[in-house]
Amino acid sequence: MGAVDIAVPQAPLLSRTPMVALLGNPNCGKTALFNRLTGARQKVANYAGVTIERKEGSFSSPAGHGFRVLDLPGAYSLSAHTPDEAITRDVVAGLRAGEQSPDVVVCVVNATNLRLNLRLVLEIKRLGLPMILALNMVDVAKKRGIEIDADRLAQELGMPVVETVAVQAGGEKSLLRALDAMWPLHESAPQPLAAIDAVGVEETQREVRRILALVSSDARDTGNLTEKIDNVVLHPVLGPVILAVLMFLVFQAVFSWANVPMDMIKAGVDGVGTMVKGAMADGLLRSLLVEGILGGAGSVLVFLPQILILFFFILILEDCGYLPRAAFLLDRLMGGVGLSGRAFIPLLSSFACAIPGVMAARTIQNPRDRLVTIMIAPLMTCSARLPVYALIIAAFIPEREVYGFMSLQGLVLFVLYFAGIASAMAVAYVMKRTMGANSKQPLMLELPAYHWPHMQNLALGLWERCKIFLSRVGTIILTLMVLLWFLSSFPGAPEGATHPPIYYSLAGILGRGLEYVFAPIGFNWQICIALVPGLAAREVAVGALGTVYALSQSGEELAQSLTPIIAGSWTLPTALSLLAWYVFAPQCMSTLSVVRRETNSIRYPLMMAGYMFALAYTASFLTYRISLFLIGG
Ligand SMILES: Nc1nc2c(ncn2[C@@H]2O[C@H](COP(=O)(O)OP(=O)(O)OP(=O)(O)O)[C@@H](O)[C@H]2O)c(=O)[nH]1
Ligand SMILES: [Mg+2]
Repeated sequence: MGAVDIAVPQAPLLSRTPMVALLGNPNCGKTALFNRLTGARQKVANYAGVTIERKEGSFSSPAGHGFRVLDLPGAYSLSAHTPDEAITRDVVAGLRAGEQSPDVVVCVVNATNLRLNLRLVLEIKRLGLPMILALNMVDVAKKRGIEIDADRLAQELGMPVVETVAVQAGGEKSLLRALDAMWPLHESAPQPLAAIDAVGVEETQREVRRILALVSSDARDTGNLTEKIDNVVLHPVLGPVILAVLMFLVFQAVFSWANVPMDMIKAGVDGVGTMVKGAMADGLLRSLLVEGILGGAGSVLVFLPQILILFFFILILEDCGYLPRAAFLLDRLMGGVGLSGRAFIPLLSSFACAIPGVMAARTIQNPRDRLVTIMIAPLMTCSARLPVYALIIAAFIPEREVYGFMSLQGLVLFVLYFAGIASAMAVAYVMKRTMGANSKQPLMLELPAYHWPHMQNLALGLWERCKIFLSRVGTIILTLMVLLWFLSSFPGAPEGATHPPIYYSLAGILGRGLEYVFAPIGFNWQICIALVPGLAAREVAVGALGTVYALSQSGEELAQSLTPIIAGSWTLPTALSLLAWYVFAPQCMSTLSVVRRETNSIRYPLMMAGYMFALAYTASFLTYRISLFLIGG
């Protein structure tokens, strides 16, 4: 650690728990450090703009002092250009209403890229808050032969400098010691932010060069491997081909790897169902357990392996550093519809769920670009659609190979994802046109060095996904299933009924009413029932179909899994029409409410719901009618 004498200010001692803010350029390891300090599990990935909100945690130092700590979005400078950078600026400069400015700023820098990172350090230093510089990623720097004289750097900057490795156990120790060395802390307030003019920038730049010349040796090897990989991956012809092949392989894997674990879960759920049926007398409670809970929530649970496989690939791509490259490759394509390559990462996040996608649009500088990106994010195929797609595909698309190596089911899934992307691009094009054209801005994105995915990140990421999925199944899906079971079971069938009791139930009446609206696109009343709870969350539709069909089965038939039932009772045009519906329909309340929050207006979520319903109905109508015409009912 580089020690320096810091003049102790004559301010009163701090009486509250001190707040430490982690600040630095994007992708320098702030969140990794935050997680290491606090034991939290915030998302860490190898591209700029992962963190988009302030996150708070706490820890105590070896000397027993308690600290609060803030993880902030990365920023290149304090003159914010994007909404996420603005959060960072406002927090450190004490501009947020009702929030104290931090008592200590830990400026995290990427030791392999001091030239870029030091600018921000100098800028923050002008705020005059107590500061520590954390030279992070020294492990990578050492491997590359970059040597930094930490003592000298501390002298030049007038602040303690510590070396950290945020991804290694114990890699935060030196920072903790430095914090203890600062104890006791005093009250401090930041200097007002001064607007920096061109002269200021020039001066800062000169200062950076001067310091660099004093403290760092030239690197022997500056990420040679990264360059070599990029020559292939960013190649104008090879690049896009590699991207397409990668995407394609992912969807193939989702189907071909998932079979065995899915069968196991299915067998487990069926086994429990048979057991309950055997152990209990026929009655309401048994029906609730078997048809409501196992038939409903159980049929969603089966899709866990597919979701995990999809995320396995997404997490690897995120962590190794490939994502910003893909953004570059697609920049031209996206430019064609008036979007910038910046929109790529928010849109890609939407494959997990539109909500983080909509929020990640904060990293987009141009307000119109940001709005268009938000509006099309829900057209990206979120993971909640996967169970719906997978169910219908498994029921209607035969499990065979095309050209000897592609699974037909995987291919159909790929087409569905592609349909989402293509329509998003078309919508973006139209919106850009109607909002008035504006000039396209060049894409400026930092390309991080590649590294192997950290197994721990990967495992944690998958575990988080697993938890999210299971808790959805256990909470919202389960609740809706019980509600739906209730609505589908009462009032019972009248005297001399010719249909199963559900036909006469409240849900049945609702479904039959909706059928008037949806019959033109091929939906029967059972599907119509499932669409309603499916509005809350898409996967619920699968569970709802599970419950509805379980209740539609007569007598003592053994609980059959959903796939063969729908294969037997729907026509292919109906199945295709439902797939088309799910590509477009805005079946997710939470997304709409996040859009409302992010755009600060009710207008945009309404517009979104409107255009998506219109698209969904039209697409399903065309799909249904055309396939009826071509293949018959
Ligand atoms: N080898 C090595 N990798 C690191 C270290 N610290 C972080 N990383 C990796 O660097 C990448 C970025 O880490 P994050 O913690 O997400 O960076 P961040 O500063 O929070 O990024 P933003 O939220 O985008 O501003 C991840 O892939 C981490 O695994 C380190 O000390 N050594
Ligand atoms: Mg972060």
